[in-house]
Order: sequence, then structure tokens, then C-alpha cells
Amino acid sequence: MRIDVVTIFPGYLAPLREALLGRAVGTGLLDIAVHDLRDWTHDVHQAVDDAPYGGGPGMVMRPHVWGEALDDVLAADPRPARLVVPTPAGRPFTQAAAHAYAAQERLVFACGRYEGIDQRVVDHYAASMPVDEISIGDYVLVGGEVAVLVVVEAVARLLPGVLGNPRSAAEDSFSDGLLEGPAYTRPEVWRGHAVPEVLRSGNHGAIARWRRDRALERTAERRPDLIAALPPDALDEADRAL
Ligand SMILES: COC(=O)c1cc2cc(CO)sc2[nH]1
Repeated sequence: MRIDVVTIFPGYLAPLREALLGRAVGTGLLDIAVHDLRDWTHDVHQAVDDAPYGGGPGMVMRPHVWGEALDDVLAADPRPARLVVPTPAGRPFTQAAAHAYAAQERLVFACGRYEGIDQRVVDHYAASMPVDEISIGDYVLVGGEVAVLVVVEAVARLLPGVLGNPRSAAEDSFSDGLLEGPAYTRPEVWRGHAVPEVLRSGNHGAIARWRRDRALERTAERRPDLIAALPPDALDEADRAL
């Protein structure tokens, strides 16, 4: 997979070169290119924003700079691409979306700043390619860069070979619609807190049941919306008895 990121703060994307993602880039599983939007400005001030039509606070990112940048970035690789634009007004980014993105050959991220990017940029490219305006949560960041870090990590970890242990991607939170339950490791007792007995019993059936019960309890307590969204056949008799 190839990922391009266009931003006025390329340094914000440096974490993509670290650790797990850094190794994926190094082994060729993932190809990441970060581009400075200001490279496509032609004025001495390298202006990328201007006052909003209709008035209002803040500034809006100018369409012509984005158009030149995205035209060049898209032309640099023949693979079909999906344009992803993080914005507080976007559709929620979910684990399902991460799986859908992981199946793409190429993702191009446009990082907005200020009050966002002139809407005509999204409208223009949407006529010739898939364009997603996405949000990573119900809060507002200062720009799209942090959202890109979140999305790239969520997607890259699903790519075969990126994670050391492929099972963990299949068994992580949300894969069965529930939150992960608590996890423990050595020592057996830490500051007077003992690891739940069942986990040391070697009884795999009881362990699986205990883990399912903890996941259901935690999900019901923290994310009742996920319980409500479960398909009718998702809960068995033992689940319902909880
Ligand atoms: C959860 O927040 C986001 O995903 C988010 C993306 C962007 C882009 C901004 C500048 O246009 S502010 C902002 N917030």
C-alpha cells in the first residue's frame, strides 16, 4: 500500500517512521510519502489560506494551492487512490472503515488546518475518485495531522505482515463487537492484587467463558451502544444469563 500525506506541518507525521510503522515502511509493506503543501505556493509569503466568503472567524485553505498539490501527488503513482480528508464535520472513522482502507492500494490524506479546506477541493476530486471526509471523534483538533496518524496506525496494523502476531488483529476490541476485557501477566500477586484464579486454572473453557463475561460486563458498562448494535444472534444463553 502507498500512503501520501499533504500537510503544512510535515514534521507532525514523523511518528509514522517510528517502531511498528517504521518497520513496515522499511520492509516495503507500506510506502509513505509526506508532502509540504507550501511547496505548491508561488508567492513570497507561501500563503495557503484566506478569509472566508460570507465572513466568520478564522481562515479557509485556498483551493488553487490544494488543486496543484493533489494533481501532482495523484499523478506520481498510477495506482487508484482514495482521498481522505480528516475534518470535525466528517463521518465517524470506525474499525470497519480501517478494514476497508486496508484493502485499498493507495490512500492520499489531505490535512486541513484553520477552519478547513475550501469545499470545492473535495467536490472537484469527488467527481473522479472516492473522497471521504472523516472524523476520528466528537472533539475538534487543530488540524487533520493527528487524525491521519490515528487512521494510518489503525489501517497499517491490519496489513498482513505488519503486526508480529496476526491473531491479535483478529481478536482485538470491536472485532466481535465487544470491548476487550482485562488482561494480566506476571507476577501472580502485585501489591496485594492477585491475578483472577480462573486464568491460572488451565481450564480453557472456563477461561474463555470468564473472558467473555468480563468483555460483556465492560461493554455494557462503558459502551451500551455497542451492546445495542450487536446482531440478535450475537449473545448466547450464557451471555444473557450474565
Ligand atoms: C476529531 O477531529 C478531527 O478529526 C479533526 C480533523 C480536523 C481538521 C481541522 C482543520 O481543518 S480541525 C480537525 N479536527
